[in-house]
Amino acid sequence: MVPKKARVLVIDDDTDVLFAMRMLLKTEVQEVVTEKNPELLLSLLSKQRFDVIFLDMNYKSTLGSGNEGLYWLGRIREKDPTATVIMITAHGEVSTAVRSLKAGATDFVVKPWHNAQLLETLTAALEQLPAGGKAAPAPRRPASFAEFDLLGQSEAMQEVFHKIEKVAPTEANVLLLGENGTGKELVAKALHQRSFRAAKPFVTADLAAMSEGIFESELFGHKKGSFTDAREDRAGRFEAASGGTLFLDEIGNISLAQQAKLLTALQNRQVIPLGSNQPVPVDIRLISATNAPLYELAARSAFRKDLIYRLNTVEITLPPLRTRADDVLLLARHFAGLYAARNRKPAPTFEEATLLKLRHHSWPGNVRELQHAVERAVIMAEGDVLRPQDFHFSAMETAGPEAGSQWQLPEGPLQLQEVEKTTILRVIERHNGNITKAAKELGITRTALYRRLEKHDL
Ligand SMILES: Nc1ncnc2c1ncn2[C@@H]1O[C@H](COP(=O)(O)OP(=O)(O)OP(=O)(O)O)[C@@H](O)[C@H]1O
Repeated sequence: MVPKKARVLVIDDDTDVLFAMRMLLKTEVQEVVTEKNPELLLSLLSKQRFDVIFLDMNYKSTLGSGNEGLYWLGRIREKDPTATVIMITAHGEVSTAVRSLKAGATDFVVKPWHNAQLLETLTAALEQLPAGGKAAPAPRRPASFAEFDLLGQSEAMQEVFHKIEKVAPTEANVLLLGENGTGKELVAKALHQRSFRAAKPFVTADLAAMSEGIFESELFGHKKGSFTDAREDRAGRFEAASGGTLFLDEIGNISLAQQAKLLTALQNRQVIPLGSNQPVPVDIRLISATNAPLYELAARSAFRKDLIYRLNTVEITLPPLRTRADDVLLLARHFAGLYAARNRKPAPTFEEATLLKLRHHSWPGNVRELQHAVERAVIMAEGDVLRPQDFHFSAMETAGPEAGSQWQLPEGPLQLQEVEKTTILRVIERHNGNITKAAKELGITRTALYRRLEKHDL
């Protein structure tokens, strides 16, 4: 549906917001109705059909919990499960807004909004409506982050992309969780590049690489002479990131003493360089990442809960690669093209058996491991077809965190034929191609194994 034909309802108890919305929308849509009192919402909906409802998250006059928007969203959806609702939310409420998406809201806009962005959100919501105007159950727009080299077609990654899209243009602190090599740094960069701070610096601090001795000077800066090697004044990463984004990587690795210092800086929004008593105000958007089980550490008092609350306004968990087999193939093809071009080779294709082998490897090093495995294979392969033997997984790589007892089923429908084929490949691989040993482990004769290899075209 096009905006010009749309009927829009705006519910907010702030009359300035209602006025601004009316001014903005009156030339863009067919009709704008504004209402200050959410109690009148349901009766309004009984009288008239709206294509889109903008619903404020907070109402001073009613429940006062900060979650009133969620309550009213629930009431709207009880009345009309297909209603298209866009939440209006303040900066500090982004995590509640994310919850509202799970509760059925189509989207949200953050106050104060950029007019162009609000209209974009409205148009996108209307595009999901059929021409007649009645909402279909909102299909989620597949997001593409190819511009940041961030690929993924699995549902889990689509969910991640959706969160990035929503959270990037806000000031919310974001905590990225996930195993090594799952793409946390790429996501941090995408969040920055899609934020209002994109023109300002993106500064990374790898906390795992900072010993107790240099932590403060690296993060908060130092004055000349404050320690033996301090030959001149130097700004720390916080100051360097001012106006932009600070990415604290491996946040789970720091000591309790370092956590306390970090918390103080975040709470006060200022840092005190070593050797100085002059606080320096800093304006940063914080993104942190860890592969450590932060909540377990907190339960054992090894990580401060109050620091977690500072970091995790929004949390994004990057799924391990072994749980998204479809992405393995997508990424493998992407990296194959990339490394072939880089090495001036023709783009290779993959044998079916190779794809199977890749699909069922446990990828303990996640995307980083896949990337290196494909690079190695592209360089070492004889022709331009990548065969199973072009991929060698060391015992360490094979014994990933989920290998063995916790081997996970691949995504998508499973066929017994495919499981058999994969098992055969894995066992042959385990025995370095020795058919006698493989047959013994599989509990069949050599001839029976050959027959099966033939059947599966291996
Ligand atoms: N979804 C993805 N699409 C394309 N490339 C990816 C994706 N995820 C990760 N990569 C690539 O994998 C490698 C590792 O990614 P990245 O450094 O972002 O992971 P990480 O989770 O931050 O790892 P670590 O915890 O070890 O620091 C990078 O080269 C990155 O480009």
